[in-house]
Amino acid sequence: MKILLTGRNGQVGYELERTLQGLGQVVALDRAQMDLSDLDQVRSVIREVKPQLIVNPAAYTAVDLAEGEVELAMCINAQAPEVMAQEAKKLGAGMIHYSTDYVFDGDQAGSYTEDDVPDPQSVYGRSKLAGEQAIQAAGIPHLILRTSWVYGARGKNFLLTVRRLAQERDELRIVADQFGAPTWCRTIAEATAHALIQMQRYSGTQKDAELDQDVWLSRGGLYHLSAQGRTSWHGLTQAILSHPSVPKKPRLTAISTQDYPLPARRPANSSLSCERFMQTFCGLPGWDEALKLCQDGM
Ligand SMILES: NC(=O)C1=CN([C@@H]2O[C@H](COP(=O)(O)OP(=O)(O)OC[C@H]3O[C@@H](n4cnc5c(N)ncnc54)[C@H](OP(=O)(O)O)[C@@H]3O)[C@@H](O)[C@H]2O)C=CC1
Ligand SMILES: Cc1cn([C@H]2C[C@H](O)[C@@H](COP(=O)(O)OP(=O)(O)O[C@H]3O[C@@H](C)C(=O)[C@@H](O)[C@H]3O)O2)c(=O)[nH]c1=O
Repeated sequence: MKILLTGRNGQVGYELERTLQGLGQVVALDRAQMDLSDLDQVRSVIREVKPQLIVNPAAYTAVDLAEGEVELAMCINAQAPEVMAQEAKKLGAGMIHYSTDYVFDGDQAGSYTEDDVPDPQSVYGRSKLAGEQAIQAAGIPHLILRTSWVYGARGKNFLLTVRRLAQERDELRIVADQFGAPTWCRTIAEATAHALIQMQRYSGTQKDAELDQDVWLSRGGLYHLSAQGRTSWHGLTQAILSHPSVPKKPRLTAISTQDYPLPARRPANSSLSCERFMQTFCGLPGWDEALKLCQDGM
């Protein structure tokens, strides 16, 4: 199967380029090769590559900047996935796309299921929801995987920010009233590969080279995919600092969201119920267990 992968230098894209090897012929592209803010280029690259599956982790992920760059965020997160889905439809191809816990308002007490109604509170969240809806509307075989609080050993993320700030400051002041599940980018890539393998197993045809439209249309759809359990950004910081690889441990102070004003509103609780994913595809690790594994390698 020929797989077109976007965002190869992003956290999830970097891991996917490695985990998808062996599952198909991976054509991994960066921003210079396919710029998602240039819809004509997106169209022409897909027509040239002719993939059977498009895997799209590329996104505009700067949550606060998006508040002032609405058009660009909408183009990259909604219009580009829409073009990908339209082109996939013409090719008879499928799509794996990633979305976010920030599609929810965060006011619910328990974890959110795929059946809960999204109500994004930020431009980023609205743009990601619009991307989901465009793919669903195209009627192509797809998996939309909503994840949360992604971190890893490279790129820009909360783990690396905290590890840097810990060396620069004597005190870290971190919000303790926003809850979610920190998810290692490697977990997302490995779970995606498992899902793809399972899709091929569900197919009776044994033809790994092809995408079984019937299987994808019946088993595909929207799934929540995050690490298990939940914590606050403060709890996550505590766990990061307690790892032996962090040489200097600053004082850690719990603050509230209003003590840390930012342009974009974040959900107070965006933990995702992943039962549907785990029942259909594979298990998912606890957030603290995965964080330890990630930091063991740092
Ligand atoms: N990060 C997080 O905390 C979360 C992320 N998600 C979702 O998961 C997916 C993967 O996120 P993650 O890997 O963390 O994101 P990153 O921010 O690490 O990577 C985003 C990737 O998108 C690429 N990109 C950005 N703009 C463009 C553009 N105009 N054209 C082409 N490529 C572009 C970046 O390219 P370049 O390297 O050149 O900048 C980068 O490779 C996204 O859909 C995101 O919305 C969901 C929940 C949480
Ligand atoms: C650096 C810092 C952040 N914070 C708070 C601000 C914010 O509420 C929270 C998280 O900060 P960040 O801005 O790093 O994270 P944020 O950009 O909100 O992360 C989000 O990114 C997008 C892409 C997603 O899809 C989400 O799932 C989520 O991971 O931590 C502090 O309280 N103190 C600090 O010193």
